[in-house]
Amino acid sequence: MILTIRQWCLRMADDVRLLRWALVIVLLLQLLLAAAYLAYERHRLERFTVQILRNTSLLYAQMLEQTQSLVHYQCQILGNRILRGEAGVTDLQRAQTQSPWIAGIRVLDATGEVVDYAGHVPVAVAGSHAADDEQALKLDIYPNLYVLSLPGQADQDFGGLVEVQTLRGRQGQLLGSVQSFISNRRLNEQLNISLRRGFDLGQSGRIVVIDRKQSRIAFLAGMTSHGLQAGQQQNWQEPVLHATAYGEGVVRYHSSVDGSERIGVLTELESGAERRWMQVISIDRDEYLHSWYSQLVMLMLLFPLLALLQWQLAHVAYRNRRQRLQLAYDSRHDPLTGLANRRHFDEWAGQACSEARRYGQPLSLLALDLDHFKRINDRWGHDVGDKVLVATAGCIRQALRECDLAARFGGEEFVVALPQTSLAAATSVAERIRARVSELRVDAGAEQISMTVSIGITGLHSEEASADAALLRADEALYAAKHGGRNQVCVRE
Ligand SMILES: Nc1nc2c(ncn2[C@@H]2O[C@H](COP(=O)(O)OP(=O)(O)OP(=O)(O)O)[C@@H](O)[C@H]2O)c(=O)[nH]1
Repeated sequence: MILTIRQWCLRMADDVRLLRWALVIVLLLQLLLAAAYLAYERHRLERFTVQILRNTSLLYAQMLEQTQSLVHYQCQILGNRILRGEAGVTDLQRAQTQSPWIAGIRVLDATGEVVDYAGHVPVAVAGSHAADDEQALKLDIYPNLYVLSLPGQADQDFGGLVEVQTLRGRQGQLLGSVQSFISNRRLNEQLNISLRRGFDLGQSGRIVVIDRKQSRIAFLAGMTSHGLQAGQQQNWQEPVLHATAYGEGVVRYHSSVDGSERIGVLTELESGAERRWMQVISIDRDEYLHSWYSQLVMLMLLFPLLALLQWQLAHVAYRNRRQRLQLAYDSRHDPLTGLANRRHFDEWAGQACSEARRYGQPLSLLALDLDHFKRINDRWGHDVGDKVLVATAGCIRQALRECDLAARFGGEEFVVALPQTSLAAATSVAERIRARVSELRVDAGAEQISMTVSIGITGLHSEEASADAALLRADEALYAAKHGGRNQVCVRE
């Protein structure tokens, strides 16, 4: 596996098109990873927000319920005492000023006349004589809890929870009633205090209590948006609809008040037998996704930069590797013919000789020299001489196997090493080269010139550890070929 990856890397390092494709794939993968991270982060933030909304909702529901039952019992006791003549208006006033909730208390006798009052109770209830339960219901007074909302009223003191309790004597006779008023302003203040202690919903957090029975908003509080009033239910159709249609859960909706996308948690309030009240705590999507949007923008800005950087780095690395390879190649090859140079031949031959010795295999060496090359140079110039050298190198290369090595030692002198080749086989290779070179024709202006080559052959002796002595013998054989009349092959055992 690691080998395959390594091979792929090497292939990519040699082929720029492959490298680019690989880079494109890597960048696409990175983009996919970034998208997956953003999706996960968004989901995580949403879950976290829902948790906060749920906790806030529970906190507030608890506060509302406790407040209501506290006020309920406080007013019941006080109302009874006043109707029995055991307490007076000063007790009412004390209770009203001491309680952070009660904005007003009013005690009515059995005939519906106001006996005592303290603070402010909205006018709308003032005339309503809740002398008994039946009448209270007729006046749309829900037992224990009646949320008053006055459309168009800017003052929050005009909206809130009005509790109407019927007071009866020991024998069940009607004594009168007590009305207590918890204003929206007080509720909002207390709510903000508890929220500051608990969970911060930010600028866009809103709490709405919905009367499911009448499909209208009973109470509305924004964490900071004091301009929003209960009674503006025509703008709040969506949460009202959600709250009336579904039970507890999470809702996502589009607010028609400010056009924001909101996420909210619905909680049923325990007050009343009918579970009539539904609380919706919501927050603007842009607010809870604020940090997510920052990450999105950061990634959108950073990704192209990082992609460009990676692209450039990969290309620089590719160019460096190509240069290194080219330098390594140049240091081991003859620039004119592309054959191995002396240094490469010496390294290679050293290895080949020790292998031949170890395995007792023959190794033959050929020394080749073009005949009268100086004349070609002198007559046709160096450029034509170079062409002749290149053409001769091509001939030599064609005659060899992959395991053989041909080198140019300088000038018009070439050397060939033939591993696992006997002298007889080497002689036939040399003859083949000689014949091909003599058939070569190289263009020199309007003319075509021909050339011949002399070749000396020898084999590596079993006691020889390097190719030096064999190279000398091959040179001697070449010398003999030159003296023998050139264009011939001479063998020296
Ligand atoms: N064109 C060209 N000529 C070269 C190069 N290297 C060496 N020579 C020339 O090769 C010639 C070698 O000549 P000699 O060594 O006298 O040998 P020759 O003329 O081939 O004679 P014999 O070897 O005796 O047949 C010289 O003229 C060198 O200048 C080269 O890279 N290109």
